[in-house]
Amino acid sequence: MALPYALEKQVAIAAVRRACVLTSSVFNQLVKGETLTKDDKSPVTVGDFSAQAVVNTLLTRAFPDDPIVGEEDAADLRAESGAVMRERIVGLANDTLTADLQEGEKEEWGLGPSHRQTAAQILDTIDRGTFNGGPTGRMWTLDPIDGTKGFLRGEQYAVCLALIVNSRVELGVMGCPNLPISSANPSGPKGAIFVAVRGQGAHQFSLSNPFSDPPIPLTIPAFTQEDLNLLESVEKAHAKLSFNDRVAEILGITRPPTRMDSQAKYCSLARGDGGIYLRMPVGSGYKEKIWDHAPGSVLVEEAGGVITNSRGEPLDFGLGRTLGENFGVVAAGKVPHARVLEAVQQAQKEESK
Ligand SMILES: Nc1ncnc2c1ncn2[C@@H]1O[C@H](COP(=O)(O)O)[C@@H](O)[C@H]1OP(=O)(O)O
Ligand SMILES: [Mg+2]
Ligand SMILES: [Mg+2]
Ligand SMILES: [Mg+2]
Repeated sequence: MALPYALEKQVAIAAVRRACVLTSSVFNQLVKGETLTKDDKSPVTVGDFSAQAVVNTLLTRAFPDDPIVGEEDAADLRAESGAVMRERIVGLANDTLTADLQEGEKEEWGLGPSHRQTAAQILDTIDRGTFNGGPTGRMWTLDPIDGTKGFLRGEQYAVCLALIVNSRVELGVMGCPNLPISSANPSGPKGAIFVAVRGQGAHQFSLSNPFSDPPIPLTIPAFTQEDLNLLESVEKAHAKLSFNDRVAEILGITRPPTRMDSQAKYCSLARGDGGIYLRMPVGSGYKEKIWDHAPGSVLVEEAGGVITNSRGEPLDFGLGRTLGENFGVVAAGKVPHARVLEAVQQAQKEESK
């Protein structure tokens, strides 16, 4: 008998791989006018929209009844002012979806040369991501480009997809086109997919041949005090980095933090490139989105780690599109996690004095 979620895993890997092919090629061709600024002032590119169209196409064909909580929607593209971007996005999505089938892919998922979609179909496919989430049932959550600012800088970003069932993340897949395959060889080949299924472990696959190259099992290693360091955001507006510095000081950490955009940080944690993921709110009232943590959280847990908010409570993926009131995120191996929580709470006490 097939393992639980075997088909979901296969479809999710295929979807994320195709989306990564698209985003990598978009980066090399991105021109002025292909980026919009959203209401929250964050950027979104033709890559984000077309990657969402690609992933949603596979999910819709393979699992027509599953709702999708996706970061992007097509409202701006339906407006007359969005006509040029719309045309480009439709072209990019169709080019990606109609490419020849690879090992592990099926035509019935909307793939291959005969599956060109109209502009109206592509926009509707993007808008399959407008589901609001909630506590019960099956749903996917998608961040077509997580770390758009990193993507625009040519640095780290990830295509992130997770399956949530009754508020619990059961499957997470993250494609990281710019992440070195081996952290021991940072200037070596790049491109990895990270996959976790609840109860089945965490694995790294090659982005170029995820269905044929052997998966690499991932376990968070036991760190020595000298090796322990923090994985944190590049963007000061996304996480309170000065707070992280104080936590590192309390913990006696000497190794400098690793700054990286996107959920590639969770991937790095799962394979031991850094020991502690710490993301504390900057006080702007921003609520964390479920697509920014769902796949990373199951990857960390399946790699043997623990992920909670700064109060030590589990993240709640059943509240809707966000994680609710923002108490930050702390993820690490089991042993350091308890120490980090204590240090975070100490630093919070100092701040409130
Ligand atoms: N004000 C904010 N505070 C925290 N996170 C934010 C904020 N604005 C955008 N983000 C999201 O933070 C994530 C990037 O995190 P990091 O800083 O760790 O790379 C992205 O999901 C980004 O969205 P996006 O998916 O649009 O890039
Ligand atoms: Mg965004
Ligand atoms: Mg994101
Ligand atoms: Mg995004």
